[in-house]
Amino acid sequence: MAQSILDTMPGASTGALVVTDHLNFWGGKRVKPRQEKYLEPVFEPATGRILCQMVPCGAEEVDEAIKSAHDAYQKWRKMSGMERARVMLEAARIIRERRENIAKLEVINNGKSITEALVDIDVSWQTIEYYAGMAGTLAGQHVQLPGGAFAYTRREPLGVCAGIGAWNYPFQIACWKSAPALACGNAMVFKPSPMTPVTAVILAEIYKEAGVPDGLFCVVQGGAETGTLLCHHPMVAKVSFTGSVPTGKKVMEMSSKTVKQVTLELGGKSPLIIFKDCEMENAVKGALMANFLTQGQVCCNGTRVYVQRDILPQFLEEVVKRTKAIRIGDPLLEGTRMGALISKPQLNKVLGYVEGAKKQGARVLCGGDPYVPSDPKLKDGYFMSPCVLDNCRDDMTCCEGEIFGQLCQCCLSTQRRRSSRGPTTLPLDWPLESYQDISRAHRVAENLEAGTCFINNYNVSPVEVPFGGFGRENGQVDHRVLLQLKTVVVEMGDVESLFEVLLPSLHFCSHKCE
Ligand SMILES: NC(=O)c1ccc[n+]([C@@H]2O[C@H](COP(=O)([O-])OP(=O)(O)OC[C@H]3O[C@@H](n4cnc5c(N)ncnc54)[C@H](O)[C@@H]3O)[C@@H](O)[C@H]2O)c1
Ligand SMILES: O=CCc1c[nH]cn1
Repeated sequence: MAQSILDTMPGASTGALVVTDHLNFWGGKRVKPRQEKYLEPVFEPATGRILCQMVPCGAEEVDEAIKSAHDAYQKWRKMSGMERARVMLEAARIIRERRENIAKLEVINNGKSITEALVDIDVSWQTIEYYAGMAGTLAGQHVQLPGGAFAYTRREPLGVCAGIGAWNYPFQIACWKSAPALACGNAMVFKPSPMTPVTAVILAEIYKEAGVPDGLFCVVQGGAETGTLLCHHPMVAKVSFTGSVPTGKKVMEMSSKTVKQVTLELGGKSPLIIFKDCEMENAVKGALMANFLTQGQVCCNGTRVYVQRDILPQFLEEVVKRTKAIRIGDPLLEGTRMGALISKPQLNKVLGYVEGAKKQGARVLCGGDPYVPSDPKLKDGYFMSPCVLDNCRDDMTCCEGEIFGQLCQCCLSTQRRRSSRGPTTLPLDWPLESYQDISRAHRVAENLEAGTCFINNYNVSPVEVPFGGFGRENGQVDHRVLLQLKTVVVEMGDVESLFEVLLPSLHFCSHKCE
């Protein structure tokens, strides 16, 4: 079944695909939705056309998926790390082999350019490869105790983990969550965003083909209600969430009711700071990377760009020139560098921020308008020309909250952000630093309250390094939150009971009483 979608992909073009396959997956196969009353249309962002219908899973379906994951978990947890690694490496290999077709499907569902989607899919199989490599290294500790006794610790999986994903990196988020979980011996029930339901199920099929036990990676479709069911289910040991701060707070609260472990990957409003001794060419390239990937819909984007006064005019001129040159259009075309925003409401929200910024005194240097590509099939797509704003100040609405769109807000570096952003926001990422004064970059990184700092680059997230501002994904940290420690204490001699010494007196006492 899965191959039926992927098989159509080599010749796929924008505006042509309709997905009719079932999008749920448990028990080792795609599962037909139980009810067909509450269909939610899923749109192709580049055309505004309906791509498929998403049918949310109800309580019975979620329960079925979780039980199927639990059955698979009982088999998977007994396998050695090396055995699990072998299966995961095969999954990584299959993804690599089908990277182009998976990327095309991602583009059609998400709207990002094929150039970016290919990178996303490459990062996805690399993540599975990386954690496969770690699976065989997970080991406990041996502790010597007096008298030849000893203790050892076992690193055991948690059980069934729930993954809840956002729509900006649909396949990659499913891999970032599942790869470490599976490497540690857990099973996962994953719920993609209702706006991007089509590629998670491809991952489920690939894991099956690679040899995981049926049910090990399940997909349930749905929105808030289905997510709520996962957070409340007593058989779910952990929830790993990627999405907005308000939803993350709800997930944490719900999960606490049954004392589940929680990992939250949330949104933020990160700054980018450019010093006057920067290398201008790289500073400008970095600013574009910080603002325009995935049409600006990236959690760690550096949208508030603080530039030192001396170089601001030159920086703005260069940034505007390059922003105007970004090729917008059919995201499946090789030359396209900017596709469509995820939805009409998202487009309107970003356009609203531009209008608000203008009213508050910002100057639009370029873009910020709805964009209609010349290709007629794209006329109803959610396109916007990438925007550079000047004269931004920290008290403007556009500099306050997360916009999630291609809107770069330039400020003079004399603007200073309030220091505290609260614990649930993503990091205050630090920025491009001059090549000449690298010690300053490290000094700044040391003094920032941030989860991630980029020096002389932006938005590079290799799997080997931890990523995040509140929770962390990737890198070595992750397995600690996907395993539980069991301590086993072993006596090698006789039991020394504290109660033994009381026995003679007890005996004496009872004897006397007789
Ligand atoms: N930190 C990261 O790694 C990262 C990565 C990607 C996106 N994000 C953030 O995600 C946000 C955009 O994604 P979004 O609009 O899909 O976020 P969202 O919070 O609206 O939804 C995220 C997921 O949570 C589900 N959900 C919604 N309400 C729920 C509830 N009550 N209980 C359980 N699940 C619920 C949604 O269906 C979706 O699957 C942005 O804020 C962005 O910064 C963060
Ligand atoms: O949107 C945030 C960055 C990211 C990329 N993949 C998963 N998260």
